[in-house]
Amino acid sequence: MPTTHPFVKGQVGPGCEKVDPIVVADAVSRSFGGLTAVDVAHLEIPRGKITALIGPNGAGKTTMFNLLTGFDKPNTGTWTFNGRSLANVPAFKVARAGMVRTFQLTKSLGRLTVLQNMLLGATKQPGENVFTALVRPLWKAREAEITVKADELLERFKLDAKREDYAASLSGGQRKLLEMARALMSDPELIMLDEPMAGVNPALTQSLLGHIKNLKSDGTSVLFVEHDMHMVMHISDWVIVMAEGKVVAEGPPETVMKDPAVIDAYLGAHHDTDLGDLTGGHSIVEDALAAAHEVHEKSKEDKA
Ligand SMILES: Nc1ncnc2c1ncn2[C@@H]1O[C@H](COP(=O)(O)OP(=O)(O)OP(=O)(O)O)[C@@H](O)[C@H]1O
Repeated sequence: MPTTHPFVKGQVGPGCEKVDPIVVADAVSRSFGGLTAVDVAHLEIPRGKITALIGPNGAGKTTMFNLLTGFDKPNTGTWTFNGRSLANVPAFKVARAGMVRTFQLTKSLGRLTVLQNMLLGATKQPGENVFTALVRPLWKAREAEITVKADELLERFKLDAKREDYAASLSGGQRKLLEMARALMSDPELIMLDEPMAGVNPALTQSLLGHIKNLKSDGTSVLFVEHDMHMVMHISDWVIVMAEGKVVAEGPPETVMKDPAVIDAYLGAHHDTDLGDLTGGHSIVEDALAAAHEVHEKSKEDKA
């Protein structure tokens, strides 16, 4: 593993300082009863890059997402976004500040049309300011503005033909596109994608990957949680690995996948498994990760 990297100040390793971080988190912890879901000493997310957050089931990835975006409250910890403290700031203010996460399309949102879903993604809605809400020309103008923006995004994500359809009628891949398009309604500087590839068929995979790469070319920072290791290898500039609530490894994808801490985290109890020659490539690790992914998918099916 290299000891230095262009994004990093000093040495590469768990919690390392970045040259230009967009998020800096310190001593963030969250427990549920006796279980410590997140216990992150220090974490920095690089600006303008695509960063993957990976780790086995229950590692604390979703909880970390929820904390950073104001959907959950930590027991301890502080963090900044663009140098501004966002700890304990509610989710809608976090979104206004420019940090937005996608959500799986819930049943209730499925009963809204694609366009209505998009309009919900806009920050500074017409009704949010009492003065604007009371003055019809003002909110009419704002509504027209956000509808134009929604239509532009729907066209870009090739969902314009579905504009008036119920979101529930979309395929898994189209829902993922809608989740991403909706998040872009508020012009985020950092977009956080929750398993963007889950349930996406191969036909839409390339298109989704293309959209994520385009976000980066447009200057948006991307952080995504994903179990699909091919995707992680293919598009990430940087990979952060969590296990049991902590950051156990981080680095560029090609080196992180060979990191013994990562293999340990994924293989867990199966330490007696023959890992073969790790220096020869990462295929064995990928197999292990693929197996972990299958277990994850199976546990999701069982829960459903
Ligand atoms: N609301 C909650 N109440 C109780 N326990 C919770 C809650 N949310 C998460 N947990 C627990 O915290 C731990 C971390 O969960 P989290 O969902 O953050 O993991 P994850 O890395 O996102 O996992 P996965 O990849 O399976 O989605 C797990 O043990 C989980 O059961």
